[in-house]
Amino acid sequence: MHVITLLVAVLVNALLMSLALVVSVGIRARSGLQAWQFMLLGQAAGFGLLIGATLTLPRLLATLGVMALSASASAMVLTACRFLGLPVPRRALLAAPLALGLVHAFVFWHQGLSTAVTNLVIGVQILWASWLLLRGAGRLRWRWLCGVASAANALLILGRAALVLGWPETYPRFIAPHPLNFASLMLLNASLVLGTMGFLLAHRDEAEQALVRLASLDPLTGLLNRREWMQRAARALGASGASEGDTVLLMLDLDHFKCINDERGHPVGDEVLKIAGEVLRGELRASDLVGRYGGEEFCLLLRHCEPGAFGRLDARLHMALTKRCEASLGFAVDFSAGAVRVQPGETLAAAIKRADDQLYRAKHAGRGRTLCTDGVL
Ligand SMILES: Nc1nc2c(ncn2[C@@H]2O[C@H](COP(=O)(O)OP(=O)(O)OP(=O)(O)O)[C@@H](O)[C@H]2O)c(=O)[nH]1
Repeated sequence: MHVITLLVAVLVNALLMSLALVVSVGIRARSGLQAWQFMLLGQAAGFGLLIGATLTLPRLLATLGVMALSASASAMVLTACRFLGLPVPRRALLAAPLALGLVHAFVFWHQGLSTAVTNLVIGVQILWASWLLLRGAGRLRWRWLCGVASAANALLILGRAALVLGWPETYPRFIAPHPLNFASLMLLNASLVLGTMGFLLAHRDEAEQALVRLASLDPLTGLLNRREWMQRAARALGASGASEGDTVLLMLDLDHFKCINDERGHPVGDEVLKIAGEVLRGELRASDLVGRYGGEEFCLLLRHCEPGAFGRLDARLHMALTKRCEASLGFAVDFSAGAVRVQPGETLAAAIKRADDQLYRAKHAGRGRTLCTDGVL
């Protein structure tokens, strides 16, 4: 078989997959899949230029070709960073193809050296992407799929560099019918297909997580929405919390919130709600459940909450909300709350009803306070 035929097959494959990505998922700017699409187009452009270099302007086209392949390897690292939420090392990603282009143009007429440098740089770039993907991959199928495919690809490319450097007489040219060239191009083709499948899986996982977030979180405060909080709280009480008698349920309502909206505007009211969400998230433990019950009312299920601890937490919440609102908005906001210790065997609805009664009393007692049933403090 002719190596050029394989090169054309890889090129066409990369172009078709790139087109299929646009048609099937559309490409959002700055998404991981968009970076992967750049990587596919880079492969196609790189191989197209390398084929062109066998026909005319060898130095120029081959140099542009290896730059495109290196840029494509940078796009592979970028894809990994985007899907994994890692910071993007922009400078290194840009520097690699530019530096490779310069060196390649300089040593072009030295066949062995130009092949070695090209394969070393691109091999290391792809190895970098696979390391990012495989590091801590855990049970994520897509990371294994993409990571193993690119690692195998990188090792073959680095193998070619080692061969050229160590045993130059055994390796003729990139387009010569050498077993390593066939193996590496076939593996590259497989890794492009597997990578595309893997990143499509990642994209689907991302979309699924976004849906779960949308269905369970309150968009304004980022806290659990009422439905999700009720489900999790009921599950927590059913599991153990209530039977141990150390779970406190707190219903909390911001004071005079209607006045804030009326006098300062709805956006300021929204800001107050966001600050309240941040305060609650910041002051509570990870094991506590915090939700936005509705409007300006919040619900908290505090696990393993000893009597002394609740008093201190409540004081911290009042203080933190007041201070944060004063610092950010220039006026203080306080809340009224009702707290009950959930009784063994008590349902969530019954506990909420009792806490709401306490909250009602707190509002009527002058607001800005937390009233509790016996045993909470
Ligand atoms: N800005 C904003 N306001 C909201 C939101 N949800 C509910 N509200 C407003 O919250 C206000 C609640 O008013 P009330 O129930 O009278 O409560 P309040 O003014 O805090 O009075 P007290 O609770 O008795 O102190 C209403 O004006 C709602 O329109 C929201 O998401 N953003």
